[in-house]
Amino acid sequence: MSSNYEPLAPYPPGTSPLRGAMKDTFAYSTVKERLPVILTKCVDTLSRELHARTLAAPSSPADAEKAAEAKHIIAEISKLVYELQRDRPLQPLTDTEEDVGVWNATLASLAAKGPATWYQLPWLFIECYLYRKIHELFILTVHWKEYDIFATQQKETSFSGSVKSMEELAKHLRDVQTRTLNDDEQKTVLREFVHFCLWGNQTDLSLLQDVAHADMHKMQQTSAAGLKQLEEKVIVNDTQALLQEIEGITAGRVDIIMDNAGFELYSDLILADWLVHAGVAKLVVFHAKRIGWFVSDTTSRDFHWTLDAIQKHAKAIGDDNLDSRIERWRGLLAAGTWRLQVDPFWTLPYPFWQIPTAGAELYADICKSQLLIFKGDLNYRKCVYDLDWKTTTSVEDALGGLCDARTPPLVMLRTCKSDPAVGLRAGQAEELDRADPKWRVNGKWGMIQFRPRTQT
Ligand SMILES: O=P(O)(O)OC[C@@]1(O)O[C@H](CO)[C@@H](O)[C@@H]1O
Repeated sequence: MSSNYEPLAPYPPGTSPLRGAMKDTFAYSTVKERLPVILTKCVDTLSRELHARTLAAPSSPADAEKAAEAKHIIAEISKLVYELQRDRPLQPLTDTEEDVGVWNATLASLAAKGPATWYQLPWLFIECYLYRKIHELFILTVHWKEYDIFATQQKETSFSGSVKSMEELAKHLRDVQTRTLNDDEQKTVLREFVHFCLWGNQTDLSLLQDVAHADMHKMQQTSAAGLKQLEEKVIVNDTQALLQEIEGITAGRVDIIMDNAGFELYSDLILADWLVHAGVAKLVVFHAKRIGWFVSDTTSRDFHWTLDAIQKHAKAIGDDNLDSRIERWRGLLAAGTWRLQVDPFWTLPYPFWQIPTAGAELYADICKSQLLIFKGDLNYRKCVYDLDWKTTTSVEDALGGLCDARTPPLVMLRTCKSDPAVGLRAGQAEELDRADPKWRVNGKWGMIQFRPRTQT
């Protein structure tokens, strides 16, 4: 990581970052309602750990220390809730991880421009900071360093809600891989897997705090008929252009900048499997998060945990197809056809406009790719810098520094779960407002937004 701390990229004239203080935005309801709920759930999780088995009545000095550390973290998270709700200033980080300098320099440069509080600072910054701060509370301990507060209570328990969908998609993949398909059929199948991958982004645990895991299957798309019904919900649909781009790739490299673990990760793996099977990719690079991020984002631990959990489930119910699918995926990883990569840049405060500069090493690497697939809403926000864009802004303008001539073709697959939306035609946002006033944020609408390589 560069030790030159860049300030955040300047905002283009006429735009400003979304902030919690903007009352009619999703940013406001997130800061006011959703973030305190997420933090409170962390406190619950840790309290449960504390009252379980050995920690309730510690019988060794190590357990006593572990219990004391958990109490300290609980107190610190409760303090965060208090400060957030009272719109207090954010405090610099105090741990010694390599990225601390970037966080503190960014916070200092924002503080130099105005009040550095939870509602006044850019929403993107404070929300990312929150997850980095939670990480800090754990790594500053002796006994909880490796603990992922979101893993057991949320990512892992929600897994059971998705297994039925996973079985169905695995059957579908087997069916299309064992048939001889003509060109049109190949195209249809690719199209389906891209759309499954898009709608896989609906099951995001930071938004579904109240959804019973048993209800998750109902939300997950696993059939072509289901996809057809959703076609009209794809408000920017560059599928044709994307498929054309993919058709031009043979034995190339595709990068997936992943979002959520669980069913979304599974839908990414299904697409990646098809790309390898169809001869498009001889290398698929999966980019995971370094730390627990936005509740359900995929870490490398989640990635491996998911493969293990699916295989365990497949064996338990005697689903040989699903079992052998996981074996195939392990084989692809072992052979280096699939690569799991973790770069610290993805969990820094920078928007993706700054990958070419602040993430120069990462950028040099992803420029070897023939296609970048950015999954999910947060990646979308980072791609377009979470600014209050007019919806008719061109994708090129909104991608800013990512429209560098060296940047590979890229696609953003996202169900809409936050305010920013660009690349809409004139009048489209107004039509959507009439059809569904919550279209920007309720996850019922999707975007497949493609940008080819910049022509020089
Ligand atoms: O990236 P994802 O998982 O699709 O969505 C992340 C999300 O739930 O969290 C943020 C608000 O907390 C929003 O960007 C979005 O709604």
